[in-house]
Amino acid sequence: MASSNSTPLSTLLQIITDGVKAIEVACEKRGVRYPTLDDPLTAESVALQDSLSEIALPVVAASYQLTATLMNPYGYYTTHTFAAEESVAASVAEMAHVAEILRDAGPQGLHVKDIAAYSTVDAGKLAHCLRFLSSFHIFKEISPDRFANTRISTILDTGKPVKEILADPVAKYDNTRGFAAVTAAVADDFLKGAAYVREAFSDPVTAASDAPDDGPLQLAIGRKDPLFVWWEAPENEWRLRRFGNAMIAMQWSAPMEGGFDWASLPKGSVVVDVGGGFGGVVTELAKTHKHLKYICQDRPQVTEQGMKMWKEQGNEDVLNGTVTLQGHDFFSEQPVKDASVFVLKYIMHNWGDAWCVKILKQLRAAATPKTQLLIIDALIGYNCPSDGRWSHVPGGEGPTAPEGLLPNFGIGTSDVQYLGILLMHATNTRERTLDEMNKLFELSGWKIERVHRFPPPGMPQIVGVPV
Ligand SMILES: C[S@@+](CC[C@H](N)C(=O)[O-])C[C@H]1O[C@@H](n2cnc3c(N)ncnc32)[C@H](O)[C@@H]1O
Repeated sequence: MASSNSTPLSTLLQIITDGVKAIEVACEKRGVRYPTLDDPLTAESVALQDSLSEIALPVVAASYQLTATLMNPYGYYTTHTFAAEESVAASVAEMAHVAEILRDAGPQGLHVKDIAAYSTVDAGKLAHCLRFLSSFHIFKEISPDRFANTRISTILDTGKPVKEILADPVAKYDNTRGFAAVTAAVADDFLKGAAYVREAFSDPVTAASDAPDDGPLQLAIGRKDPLFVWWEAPENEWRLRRFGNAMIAMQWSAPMEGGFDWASLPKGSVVVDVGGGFGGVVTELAKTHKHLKYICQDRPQVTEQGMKMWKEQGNEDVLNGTVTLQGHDFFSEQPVKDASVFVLKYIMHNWGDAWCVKILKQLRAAATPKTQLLIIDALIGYNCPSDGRWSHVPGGEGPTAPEGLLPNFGIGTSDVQYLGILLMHATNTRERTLDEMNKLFELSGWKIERVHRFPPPGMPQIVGVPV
């Protein structure tokens, strides 16, 4: 509680103190310790953080606001203006397999010369990248030029022996948590487009376009192919494979349980994941909800790669037909006419409005009166107090931060905001507000019925029904 003579700084501090106390009390009650930046990244410790994330959120927002207030404004601004360098440094660490090398080295770490010996990356350049990342708690410098992993840097670890990676670098991301794949794809594929944003946004022909072949990325790669077509060029097979693996990693950001009620669907109901990639979502759902049938649709090249992967892994649900992977272009007629649910996860945000409406109209034409549409995508909240415009829809209004903080919790929800900007130079699109998403529903014969929200970084589920 803030006292009557509180200042803006002390108000922020109070939010931090109250939140940290509440977290410590919760941990004490459960007989656990909140993880430090040196603790290993275990499923249990991440689950603990997730379970306390609602309490942590205002603390995160207040800490960052305190930083913004206390830091020299030029220094603060420069840090953000140069933020792409964090991607660059992480990408260098990833291409040098640093997280895997340091896993084997243990807590005493390794000298950068010994780390660099495994790749072509120069030791001097690598040292500066790792030192820079260590300023953000991604790796730590334990003595001059000697580095070790932190809890955060182990996210980059594919879990594979370094020898195995060196023997087949293209397979590095297969069957992994995929964060190394995300890091590589961001710096390698997406930042290429970033360099051409100014050209694309100033040319009168492309400035207002959201066409998939008209964006900054096309200027960067020197061809008119949309991102997904570019990835399918024979020379880019490894990029497509890397992105497929990266999408598996992104499952962490989209909880499938605790929102949409899968258990209540009648036995034998058909769930179709449209643009489902390798089938990460449906294979996960199939483990818990055995009474449903699952179809994952994607471009044939993608489903073929996915099928191969699941068969190699001996995935039971794929082998016994509970899960089917089906080549299908979502701009053409939807072949499944009895779907209970059409899921579109991370699809709408890749396409401009006219393309989204085409996709949704195909699903509407194939829908039964009981079919539900489940869109999983970020919803960008306005960063001002809500005027209650979505209060008539369950879950329509997102949570608002306590007074004195940024209404959208600032950095606490920044991952989706970064993604929204990344899309501008990757796919020539952006994330949407609920108003913008609603426009797509209205133009394609669907109506938003409810929104399931999760604490960050969980993506919301927007549920629609046919009009
Ligand atoms: C951002 S990924 C999302 C994948 C998956 N839904 C997930 O969340 O893991 C977008 C997917 O859309 C697929 N896609 C792109 N164009 C498509 C098309 N015309 N028809 C079907 N799928 C397409 C891509 O191949 C890719 O797998």
